[in-house]
Amino acid sequence: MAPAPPQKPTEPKGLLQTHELYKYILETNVYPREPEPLKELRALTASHPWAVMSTAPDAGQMIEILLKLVGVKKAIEVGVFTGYSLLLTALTIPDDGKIVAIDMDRQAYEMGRPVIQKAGVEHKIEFIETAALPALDKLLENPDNEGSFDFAFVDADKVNYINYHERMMKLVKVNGIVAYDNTLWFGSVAQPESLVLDEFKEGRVSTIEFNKSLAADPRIEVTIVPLGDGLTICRRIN
Ligand SMILES: C[S@@+](CC[C@H](N)C(=O)[O-])C[C@H]1O[C@@H](n2cnc3c(N)ncnc32)[C@H](O)[C@@H]1O
Ligand SMILES: O=c1cc(-c2ccc(O)cc2)oc2c(O)c(O)ccc12
Repeated sequence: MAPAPPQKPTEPKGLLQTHELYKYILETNVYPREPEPLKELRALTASHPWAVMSTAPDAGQMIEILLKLVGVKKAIEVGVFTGYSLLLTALTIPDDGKIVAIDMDRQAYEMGRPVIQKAGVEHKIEFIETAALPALDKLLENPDNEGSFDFAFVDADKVNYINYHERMMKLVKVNGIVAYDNTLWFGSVAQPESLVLDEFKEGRVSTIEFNKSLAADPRIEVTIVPLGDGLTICRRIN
């Protein structure tokens, strides 16, 4: 049986000290600049019981800047849900750009798909409905895919981030970017285990291990940006 959806906070504040500060950022900077299709998708997703999983729009802004700085044409995403980060990527990359988007939950993707279609960017997307690890391994069977992606965004099961990272180090080109969401896992990575709610315990352990392994990884430059629930940005350097 699927676990119960997390309680959706009435006013999420991520890692910031107050709800008011988060509201300030959203209202002064994020919402006024958010493209209309993303607003529409966010509104539609609000009725989903797992709406809290959607990429935060302030983290989305950071991803948009990265995509533009790198000049991304070919991207890969693991963890699509209803498609907020996917649509953001599709709206940002050029018209002949491509995104491979992997998620085992087609139903959630289908919920957001009409908004993606209406925005006129569906032709850039190849949605693969399957578990991510075998899908990444299958991509790697084709040597043409090695080092071919400019950008990867990983926002799926936290216990597999270490495994996704190994695949991304082969799929993303040198100087390419891999971004991982939720790398502070609701702040639990810095809390003693005894204070952590049961539903966050497994993710906490995996995330601590993941953060440690990235810090020691000579193949990348890496920063943890305390945005949303923690966004780790890696640049592949060799
Ligand atoms: C946090 S949500 C993704 C949110 C998305 N980036 C957005 O902006 O809305 C996580 C997604 O990962 C998917 N997922 C979890 N484990 C997976 C796995 N092993 N393989 C493929 N998809 C997985 C879930 O089905 C879910 O849709
Ligand atoms: O509350 C969540 C839960 C997840 C999650 C849990 C288990 C999986 O296999 C995948 C995802 O992801 C979240 C997330 O990415 C987020 O930004 C907020 C909350 C959650």
